[in-house]
Amino acid sequence: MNRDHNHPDDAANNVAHHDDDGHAHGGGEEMGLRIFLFACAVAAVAYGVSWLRPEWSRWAYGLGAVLSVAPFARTAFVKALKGRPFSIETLVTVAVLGAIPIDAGAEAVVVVALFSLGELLEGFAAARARSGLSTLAKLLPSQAVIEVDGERRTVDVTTLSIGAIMLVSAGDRIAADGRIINGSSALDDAAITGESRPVDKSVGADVYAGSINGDGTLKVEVTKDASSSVVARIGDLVAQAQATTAPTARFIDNFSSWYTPAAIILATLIALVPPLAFGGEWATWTYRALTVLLIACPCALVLSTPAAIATGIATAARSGILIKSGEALEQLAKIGIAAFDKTGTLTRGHPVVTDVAGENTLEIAAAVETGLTHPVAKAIVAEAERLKVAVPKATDVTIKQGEGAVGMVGGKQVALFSPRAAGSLSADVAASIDALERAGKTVAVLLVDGKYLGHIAVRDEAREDAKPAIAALNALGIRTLMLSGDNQRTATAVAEGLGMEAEGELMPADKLKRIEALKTEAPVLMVGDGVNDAPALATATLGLAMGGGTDVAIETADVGLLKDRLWGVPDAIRLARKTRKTIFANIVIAVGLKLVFLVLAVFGITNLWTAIIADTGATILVTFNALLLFWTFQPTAVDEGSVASTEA
Ligand SMILES: Nc1ncnc2c1ncn2[C@@H]1O[C@H](COP(=O)(O)OP(=O)(O)OP(=O)(O)O)[C@@H](O)[C@H]1O
Ligand SMILES: [Zn+2]
Repeated sequence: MNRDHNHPDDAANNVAHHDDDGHAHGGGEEMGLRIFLFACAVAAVAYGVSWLRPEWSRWAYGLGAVLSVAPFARTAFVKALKGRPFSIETLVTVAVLGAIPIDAGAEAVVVVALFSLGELLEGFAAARARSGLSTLAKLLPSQAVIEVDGERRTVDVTTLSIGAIMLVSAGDRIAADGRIINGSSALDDAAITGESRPVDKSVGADVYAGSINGDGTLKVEVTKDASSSVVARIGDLVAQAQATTAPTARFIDNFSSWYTPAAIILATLIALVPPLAFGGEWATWTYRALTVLLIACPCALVLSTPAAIATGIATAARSGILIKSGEALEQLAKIGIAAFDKTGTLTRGHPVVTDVAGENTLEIAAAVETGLTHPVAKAIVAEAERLKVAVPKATDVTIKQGEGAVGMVGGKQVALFSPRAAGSLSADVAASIDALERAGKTVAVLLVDGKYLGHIAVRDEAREDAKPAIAALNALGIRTLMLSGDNQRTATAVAEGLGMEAEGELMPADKLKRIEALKTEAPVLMVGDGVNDAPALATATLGLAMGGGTDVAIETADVGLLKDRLWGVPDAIRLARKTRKTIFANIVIAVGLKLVFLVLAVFGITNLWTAIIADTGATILVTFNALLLFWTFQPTAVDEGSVASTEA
């Protein structure tokens, strides 16, 4: 396995070992098992000796406690040297050694055995987390078959260079991003785009590392080296995101930095005050103080948020949603308004000409639009090509942002403008344009030397899943709004069909102003295709870029969809809210258990054993609760062609 692809694994390791103030078991599971067995053996011997020779029991238990706690005392010492004096190991060591003089050695021996069992279980939970989160890292084969001078050769993927020819047999995983140069097959890209159905691909199509080849045999020319393939980059981004701290986690880290010292002071007071001031029993109050000390470990709390955030980010990635930071995930849960760009986001972005009015309108319009990238321009040029009309040459073409384009054709000034920018038109023309716009079409007016010559209407179909995805967002209580540069009537017509509000006639700068204004009402999610709307995505509380894994979309926005599907928007918010609930539940578990046992300890109702069980139990519960997210979250399943939603 290429080292570059191991980041998701590292991130999972972070989840498991994040607990700086908690139980970090550096030695791994095997070490944990050995320490546990050692503690059990020591306890058994101590109990055996005491049973055979009751007069030796004090010594047996005392010695046993010292022996079995030794590995943890060592860890405590190492951590203290690293500037972390209040680790759980410190607390356990102090509690166990403190138990010996007050004749609680028998219990102390059991406490160490239970503690090491807890560590072992925690290690197991963490290992489950790792195997759940590292799926991305497992996607890439370590070897590839290439063709050199007509000969097949099996090579390590790290040695694959751009331009190499890979041979991919049926059922193989593709080793590097590339382009098909021979053969065709159905490819399962589920791992990269979350797309559940195999996609038919043939010569010229791009294939991605990690995809599974169907029945066909392919020859693929490598276009990216293994470490910069889409899947490797996704892995890197996910790992980076998991390594970020979310606001809640920062808060808890601050909290625990004074919580543990405070608990130690409390324990000291419990040990000293009642005996000194009220004539309490030294042994009783020391015992209670030691119990409080064990309960003082904040490990479960420290782990509560990062475990949920990291799992949430990994779960999102599995569903084709890239969430760039813990902060973005937390904010996503609070979104109140979702604003969408129209062209290319809610619509497919490939409008087609539906109506043409006036003599030679198409030819002259196509002359000005040739070479322009605006979707309207492309539609007009495509229509001229389709009808094979003779398109004259245009010179001096300039684009008027948000209005249209002008140029010189045959010595005349030709302008193709939106109706709003075109100035006053005759009542007849205005009425027919009005009707086209109400039907959701975008109209371009052709002016020659400033006079109306004709107009062209284009229509951009809404994406298949736009309507149900918007409905799902509305059902989540989110206000949905279209922000468009297009005519208000056109925007309204399209938006009404989708069940959302529309604001049209917005120049790019107006869009930013609108987003700023909306932000004063509620956190705003801006959804765009990542192409011309980077400023809008950056201005909103959160920017979400659609796109089939385009570089721009993946690298810039706070959230990027790998699948070019609007369903990703409600799915991302649903997942973020679920993650927030998990965080909340984790904090309640961690704090609640500690509080209950703290009170019980002060009143002497609980003992050292239950205190240690409560501590490790809380840590394990919190880890598994976070993992539940990964096991239970289902992205909305959508059938190709017909749109069937499972849940909102
Ligand atoms: N090259 C062009 N040819 C014809 N009309 C154009 C051209 N460029 C812009 N327009 C007109 O100006 C309007 C606004 O353009 P702008 O690029 O700001 O918005 P848009 O990207 O089309 O729409 P949206 O904001 O909904 O994605 C378009 O709806 C269209 O009517
Ligand atoms: Zn703990």
